[in-house]
Amino acid sequence: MTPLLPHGQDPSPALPQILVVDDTPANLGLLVDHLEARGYEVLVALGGQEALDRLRYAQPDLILLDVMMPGMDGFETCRRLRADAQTRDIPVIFMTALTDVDSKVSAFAAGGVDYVAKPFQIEELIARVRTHIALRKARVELMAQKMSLQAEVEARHLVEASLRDSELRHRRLFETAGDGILVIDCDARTIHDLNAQCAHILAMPLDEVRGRYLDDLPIFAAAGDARTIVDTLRQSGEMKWSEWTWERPDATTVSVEVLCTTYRVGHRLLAQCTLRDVKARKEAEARIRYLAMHDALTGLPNRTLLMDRLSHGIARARRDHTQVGLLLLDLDHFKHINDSLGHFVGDALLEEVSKRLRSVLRDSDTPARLGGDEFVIAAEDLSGSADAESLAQRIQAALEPDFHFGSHTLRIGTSIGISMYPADGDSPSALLQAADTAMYQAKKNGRGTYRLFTSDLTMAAERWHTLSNDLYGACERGEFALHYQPQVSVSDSSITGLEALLRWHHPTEGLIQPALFIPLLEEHGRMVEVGRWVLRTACLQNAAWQAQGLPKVRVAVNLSAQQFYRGDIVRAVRDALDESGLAPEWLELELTESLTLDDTEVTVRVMEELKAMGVKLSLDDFGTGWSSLGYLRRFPLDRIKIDRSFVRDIVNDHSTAAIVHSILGLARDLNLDCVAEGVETAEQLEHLRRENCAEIQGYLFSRPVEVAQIEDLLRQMQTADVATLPQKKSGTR
Ligand SMILES: Nc1nc2c(ncn2[C@@H]2O[C@H](COP(=O)(O)O[C@H]3[C@@H](O)[C@H](n4cnc5c(=O)[nH]c(N)nc54)O[C@@H]3COP(=O)(O)O)[C@@H](O)[C@H]2O)c(=O)[nH]1
Repeated sequence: MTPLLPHGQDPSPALPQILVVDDTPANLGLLVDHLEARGYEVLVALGGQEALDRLRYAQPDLILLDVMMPGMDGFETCRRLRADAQTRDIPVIFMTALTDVDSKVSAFAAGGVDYVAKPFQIEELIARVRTHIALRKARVELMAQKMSLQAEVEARHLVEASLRDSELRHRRLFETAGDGILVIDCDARTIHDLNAQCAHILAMPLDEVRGRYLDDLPIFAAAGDARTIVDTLRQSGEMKWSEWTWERPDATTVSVEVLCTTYRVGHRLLAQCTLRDVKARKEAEARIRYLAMHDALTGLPNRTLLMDRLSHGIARARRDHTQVGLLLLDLDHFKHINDSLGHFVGDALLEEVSKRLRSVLRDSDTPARLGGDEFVIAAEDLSGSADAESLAQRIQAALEPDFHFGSHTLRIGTSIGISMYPADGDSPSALLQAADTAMYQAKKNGRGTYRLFTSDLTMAAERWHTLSNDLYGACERGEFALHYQPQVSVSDSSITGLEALLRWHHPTEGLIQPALFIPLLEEHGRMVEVGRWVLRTACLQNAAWQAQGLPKVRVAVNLSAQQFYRGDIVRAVRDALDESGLAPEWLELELTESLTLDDTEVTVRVMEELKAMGVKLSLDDFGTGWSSLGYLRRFPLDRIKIDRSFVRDIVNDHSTAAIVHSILGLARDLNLDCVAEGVETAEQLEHLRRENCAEIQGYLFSRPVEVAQIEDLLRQMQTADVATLPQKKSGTR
C-alpha cells in the first residue's frame, strides 16, 4: 500500500508490494524486516481469512503464504484466491516446514507457483520473490500489450464498420433521392455514376449511361458542348441551369433544373450534378396562375381575367370595327336564398347557374364571376346592341327553369345590365361601370328584366349613390316617420287595422317613398336596425292611441327577409311590446311571400315563437310569389293579403276574378282571414263584397296618412254613424 507522504515530498515510483500471511508474529516480523530492507512494501495477515479480507482492498504483486495455520490453512486459502477473478493472477509462494513430496504436490495443486521450506534461507526466499515478481511483471506487460493490440484491432473494425455504414447511408440517399444525381468525371469527360431517378429523367437504362462519354448523351448536346461545360466546371467549380429542356430517346420532352458542383477524389476531379424535374413546380405555378385568374367555386374567370380578356376584346373590336357587349347579371333574391337556405344551397345554385350560362355562350364569349351573385359575360364580335339583347334573352331563358337541390325547388330570375363598346365606353372599367348602372336600373324596373345602358341612367345611378350616402344616420337624425293606412271592414266600414308604412323626410328632397329607399337599406344591411325602429314606433303609437281611449285596432308592421333571418326578430318584437305595453293581439306582422321560400324548420320555428307570444301573422302580396301553396297549411298564419295586382284586374279580367275567387275559398277552408289590397274603385269593392271578402285596404278608403289624420279617422269612427265605404272616401282621399 502506498504510504501517506509528508507535504512537499515527491512520491517515489510505486514499490513492489508483498502480502505475507503467517500465524506466527515472530516469523512475520522477521520477514517484514528483510523484505522492507530490500525495497519491498509489505502487507501482513495473521491467517487465511484475514488475508482474503485484506485482498478485497489490495492488489499485491506477490503473496507469501504459510501452509500450517489454524482455521483456514494455506492450501485452502490459495484455492480460494485462485477461484476469485480479482486475485487469480497474484503469484503465491508457500512457506512450510512440510517437505514431503505430497505436501509439495498439494501446494502446486492448490495453485502455488513456488515453495520454500522452513526454516528458509532468506537469500533464497528473496531470490524466489524477485523472480516471481519479475515473471508477473513480464506477464502483466504481455497481457497489456495483447490487450492494446486487441483494442487496436477492435477500433479498426469499428472505424471500418462505421465507414461501411456511412457509405451505405450515402449510397441509399444517392439511390433513393427524389432528384436525379449524375457524377461526371471531369478528366475523362465520362459519366462516373448516376442514380435511378437520373436514369428515369434521361429515359435511358442506368447501365447504358454509366461510363459513357458526355458527348454521346443527348442531354449534353442540348446544354451545349460537353467540353465547354467541363471547362467551365473546372474554372468556376460550379454551374447552374434554371431550366434545361431536351427531347428524350422516347420522344418525350423533359425540363430540369441543374446544379453542378465539383469535388476532388484523390487526383480526380468529379462534378456532382443534381437534376430536378421542374414539371411539378411548373404545374404548381400554373395552378397558382389559374387560381389568381379564376373563381374557385365555379371555375369561371374572375375579375382580373375578365378585365384582361375585355381589354384584348376591345383592341380586336377597334381593329375589326366590331362591337363588344358587356352583360352584368345579378341573381334576384340570391341574398335571401343564401341567408335562409344556407351557403351550401347558395353555392350549389351559383355552380348550376355558371353551367347554364356556359351552355348558351359562344366560344368567343367570356363568362366571369365577380363575386357573390354577380356574373358578367363579355361578348365579342357583335354587330350591334341587338346581339347583346338576344344574348340577354337566351341567358334569362336558360336560368328560368326550376333549380332542384335536395328537397328544395328554386326559381331564380336575373336582372341584366348591358353596356356596349364603343358606344358606352372604350375601357374595361368604363364598360363595367355602365353595365352596373344599367343593371341597377333593370332591378328597379322590376326584377327579371334586362336594360341597355343609356347616358341618362348615369344620372339615376348618381342619385342612387347620393341617396345611399344620405341614408347613413337618417334614423338617428329623426328623418324617418311612419304613415298609417287603414284596413277596413267591408260590412260596416269600421277600421280594423292600420298598416304602418315607412317614410323618409329627406332634408332637401322632401318625402321619399319606401320603394326607393328600402332596397337601399337592404343593400347596405341597415334594414334590421331600421325595422326595429319601425316595430318600436308602431307599438308605442298604437299603445298611445289606446291610452287616449280611441277604438282599439291592430297595427300591421312589414317585416323584410333580412329582419326575419338575421335580426333576432323574436327578441325585437318582445322588446317592442315590453317597452310599449301594447297587448300582443294588437300587433300584426306582415311577412312577404318571398319569406316562405324557405319552408324549413327555421321559418316555421320563428313563426311559431312569434305566434306563441300572441301576435298575429299575415302573408303579404299573396299570389305573386312562386312558392307552393302547401306552406299555407304549414305556417301558423292568421290572415292573407290578396295582392293589389289581382284587385286591379278583378273587374275586367275573368281569369283574375277566378283566381281571387279561389284565393278567398282557400282562405275560408283554412280558416284564414283575408284582406284585399289596392282597392281603388267602388266596382272593385262591390266585386269583393259579392265574393264575401271581409276586409279591404286601398285608396278608395284612404291613402297612407300621417298620425294626426289617423287619429281623426279613429275619432270619427267613435262618434259617427258608420257609413258604407264609397261614401267614406270623400273626406279622406
Ligand atoms: N320591410 C318594410 N317594408 C315596408 C315598410 N314600409 C313600407 N314598406 C314596403 O314598401 C313598399 C312600398 O310601400 P308604400 O310606398 O308605402 O306603398 C304602400 C301603399 O301606399 C300602397 N297602396 C296601398 N293602397 C293602394 C292602392 O289602392 N293603390 C296603389 N297603387 N297602391 C296602394 O301599397 C303599399 C303597401 O303594400 P303592402 O306592404 O304590400 O301592403 C311596400 O311593399 C311596403 O310593404 C317597412 O316599415 N318595412
